[in-house]
Amino acid sequence: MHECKLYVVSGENYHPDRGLLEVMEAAIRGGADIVQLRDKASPKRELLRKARAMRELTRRLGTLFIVNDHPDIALAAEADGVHLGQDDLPVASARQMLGPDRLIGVSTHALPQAIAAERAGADYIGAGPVYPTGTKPDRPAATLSYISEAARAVRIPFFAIGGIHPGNAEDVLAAGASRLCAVSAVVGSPDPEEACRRLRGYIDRRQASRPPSPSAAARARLTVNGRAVETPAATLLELAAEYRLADRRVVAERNGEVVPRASWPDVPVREGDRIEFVHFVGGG
Ligand SMILES: Cc1ncc(COP(=O)(O)OP(=O)(O)O)c(N)n1
Ligand SMILES: Cc1ncsc1CCOP(=O)(O)O
Ligand SMILES: [Mg+2]
Repeated sequence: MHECKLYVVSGENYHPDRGLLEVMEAAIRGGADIVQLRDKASPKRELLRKARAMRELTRRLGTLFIVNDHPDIALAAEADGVHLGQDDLPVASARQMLGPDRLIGVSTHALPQAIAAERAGADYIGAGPVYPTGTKPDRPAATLSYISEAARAVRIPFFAIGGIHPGNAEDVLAAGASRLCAVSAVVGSPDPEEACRRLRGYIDRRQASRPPSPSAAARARLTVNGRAVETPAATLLELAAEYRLADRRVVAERNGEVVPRASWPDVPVREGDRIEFVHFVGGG
């Protein structure tokens, strides 16, 4: 997930003369590394048929595949995950259905929603709409200032979405996004592969020109309470602070060993560590 940079969401009304799979395959060949089936019109059985076809395509091409709105379809089609909006199922319910390994993405329109999604255990968020868009005409633009806020405050991957096309992608990246998501600019393009290649080019050039931040360079990949995460934290205390647990009544285990709280500042967290924070339940 962390490697994914260009997310393309389907929208068959944008290409009435071409098939879903043809267009999504072109997008993937152009550089989309995560794709979503978003279809508000089909009955569920038809949706499942499309989801299974997209699963087959994405398996063949090695791309992540997400189903919009429906955890049951995501499960039945063996998708990599589901995308949920603010009015869709909450993350906890979807997590119960999908288990710990499938991805859950959440739409967010402002920073408090992003922080709530992160705390609820989302794997990534969509941030937007950055610009007004005909794909979601009733949703006001969150603007580039939300992208800058998210870049400063959100730790899980976020995809800027909404009205993004090759002509404004550099502005969105300059505001702090490192991942982009598009519907109409790709699937409504006469050449979806080329549209993706252009978006991907901006993302990759921007990434190459950003000096690696010391914290990014030092990020360790850990498992925290069963979930794979990346963190700049160097010690158990810093990790607890990142999860806002430093002042809470929790017990910490590192690789199966309980670590006394007094040692948290001195215990390093390293690549591959398994950390458990266990909450006390009840009063006292
Ligand atoms: C990656 C991504 N981000 C946002 C959305 C929008 O989801 P939602 O707000 O639930 O709206 P609908 O797409 O369901 O109309 C998305 N689908 N994907
Ligand atoms: C589904 C969704 N959620 C927020 S904006 C949006 C639509 C993005 O579509 P487009 O890339 O065509 O503006
Ligand atoms: Mg939705």
